[in-house]
Amino acid sequence: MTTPRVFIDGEHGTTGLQIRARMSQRQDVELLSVPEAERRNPALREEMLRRADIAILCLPDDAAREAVAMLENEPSTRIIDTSTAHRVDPNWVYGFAELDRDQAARIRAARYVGNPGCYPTGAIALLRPLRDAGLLSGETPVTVNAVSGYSGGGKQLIAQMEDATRADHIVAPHFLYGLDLNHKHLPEMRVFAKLDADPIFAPSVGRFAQGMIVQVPLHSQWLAGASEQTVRDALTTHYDGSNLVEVADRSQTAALSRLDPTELAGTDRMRLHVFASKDGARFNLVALLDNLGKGASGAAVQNMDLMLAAR
Ligand SMILES: NC(=O)C1=CN([C@@H]2O[C@H](COP(=O)(O)OP(=O)(O)OC[C@H]3O[C@@H](n4cnc5c(N)ncnc54)[C@H](OP(=O)(O)O)[C@@H]3O)[C@@H](O)[C@H]2O)C=CC1
Ligand SMILES: CC(=O)N[C@@H](CCC(=O)OP(=O)(O)O)C(=O)O
Repeated sequence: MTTPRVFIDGEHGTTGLQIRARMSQRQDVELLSVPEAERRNPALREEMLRRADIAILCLPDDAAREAVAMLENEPSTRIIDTSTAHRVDPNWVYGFAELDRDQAARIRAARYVGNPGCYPTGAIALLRPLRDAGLLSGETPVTVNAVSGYSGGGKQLIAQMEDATRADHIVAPHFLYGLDLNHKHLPEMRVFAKLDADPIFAPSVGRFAQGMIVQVPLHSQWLAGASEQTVRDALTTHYDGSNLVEVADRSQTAALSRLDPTELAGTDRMRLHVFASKDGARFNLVALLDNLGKGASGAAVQNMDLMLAAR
């Protein structure tokens, strides 16, 4: 069996560089590459895309669609797209391996895998198990609140947050955005958390490079009066056996008076907490992850490894 060839299209960008860093010591794959100065050269990109066994697209949506079109008649190249372009496309498999018991097998067998967005990774991780356990109706009016490290906005936002000489420099320590409540992550949150309607989603950015907290507040009356432990048990059962997604136990969660969004920065893990009011009437479900780890590059490498295992 020849050594599989992998090409990261967009390798010099934020997500691409993190994927390259995770793969730099790998001997089991051959990483194809184009010089940074040639990163937009379509002929060179197409040549690499065609030579690759797996192409990982780390591009804006339109460029990702262009790359997929280049491979229309090249069935030998399988694709992981980290953009939003194909995430709810029925011909693509959603790259959240922990979605349900069968998703990892679907990814392993897939030609096309849509890598999840960072915020949806947290939101779906919290909601899908409650839907599958029959604790939460799809009709529930769900809200998702989040804070992301500024690397979530890629090179552009990194420059705006870090370079004080720029005319568009951002000085805020924290800011809300997506104020029109129409963020591009709504479709995948609705589809893969199996909700009837888009959640109300309030994203924000903090003055830290990497890290993320995603919160889903729920009233117990929306959970058929389920207790805090019943909710936590539904999550624990869903992620049983996962080495990347962990559910904090009651004592770990109860011991917290603050939660730092950078706690898992630099890792590919995700930790879930169930916070509850004393009377058990209100819950705040919280996912802690790195927007570039399990929220992007780490997930892309996890999906690549699943797809390579199928060879
Ligand atoms: N940042 C994050 O936390 C996450 C990002 N994503 C998604 O990953 C993708 C990449 O994002 P990110 O790495 O942050 O973005 P960056 O802007 O940091 O990197 C994008 C890279 O793609 C290159 N590029 C842009 N347009 C083209 C084109 N037409 N042809 C070839 N190369 C092109 C850019 O080159 P140039 O420098 O010339 O612009 C850059 O090197 C996006 O779809 C994003 O939405 C997904 C999850 C999390
Ligand atoms: C802080 C910030 O700007 N975050 C990005 C999401 C990053 C991400 O998940 O990328 P996808 O676009 O591939 O989903 C945003 O809100 O658009």
